[in-house]
Amino acid sequence: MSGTVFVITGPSGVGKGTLIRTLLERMPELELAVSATTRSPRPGEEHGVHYHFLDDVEFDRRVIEGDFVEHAEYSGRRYGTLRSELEKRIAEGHSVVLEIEVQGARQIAQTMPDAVRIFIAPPSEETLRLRLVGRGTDDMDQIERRLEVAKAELAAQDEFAHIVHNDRLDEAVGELERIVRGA
Ligand SMILES: Nc1nc2c(ncn2[C@@H]2O[C@H](COP(=O)(O)OP(=O)(O)O)[C@@H](O)[C@H]2O)c(=O)[nH]1
Ligand SMILES: Nc1ncnc2c1ncn2[C@@H]1O[C@H](COP(=O)(O)OP(=O)(O)O)[C@@H](O)[C@H]1O
Repeated sequence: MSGTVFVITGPSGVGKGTLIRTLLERMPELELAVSATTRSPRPGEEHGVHYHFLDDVEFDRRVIEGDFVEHAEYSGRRYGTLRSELEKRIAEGHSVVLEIEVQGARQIAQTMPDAVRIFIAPPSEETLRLRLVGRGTDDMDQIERRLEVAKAELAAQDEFAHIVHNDRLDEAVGELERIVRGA
């Protein structure tokens, strides 16, 4: 499994971050690539740990220099995976997890056809809303925008070889771990 890229996608609030945190605790050989974004840090988020927080000018410069393996706009902000984040981890013998939205996952399917692509699905759209509200990190306007994007993302789930339903957290983590260990 060494050197495998795992793409984990699915709508905002479905539980990607929560599932990945538990997966990484169970499988220390896996590492999460730290993405770049132009959105502002939330309270408690640190530069270089949760994201590389870049302004638009810097993000553009790095796009032009070919520093991203994929990048996309999401809810008015830009997000991307830096090539350096992947290369250094793979050179160290790790497998790498990318937590990205659907447009980025499609780009990876084109450029890295061996990447294992996994879609995390919610029990319902209403559950997504409740999870986003319950998480308390986004205002109502941001939550509505994310739910709007989620409709298109949910419609794309059949593009993915693996779909994990995140209803009961322990079951979903178990399913995700089975897929990753089996890759
Ligand atoms: N394409 C792409 N999407 C990303 C990247 N990093 C994060 N995202 C996605 O961008 C969306 C918004 O992320 P964020 O603002 O952190 O909100 P959250 O995922 O709801 O906590 C989510 O769907 C993330 O999975 C990246 O490097 N590339
Ligand atoms: N299976 C689950 N059951 C109930 N709540 C969940 C479950 N998975 C995640 N959550 C909660 O839903 C919210 C969104 O999860 P998060 O991991 O931040 O989603 P994402 O990274 O996909 O945006 C968090 O408050 C998290 O604790």
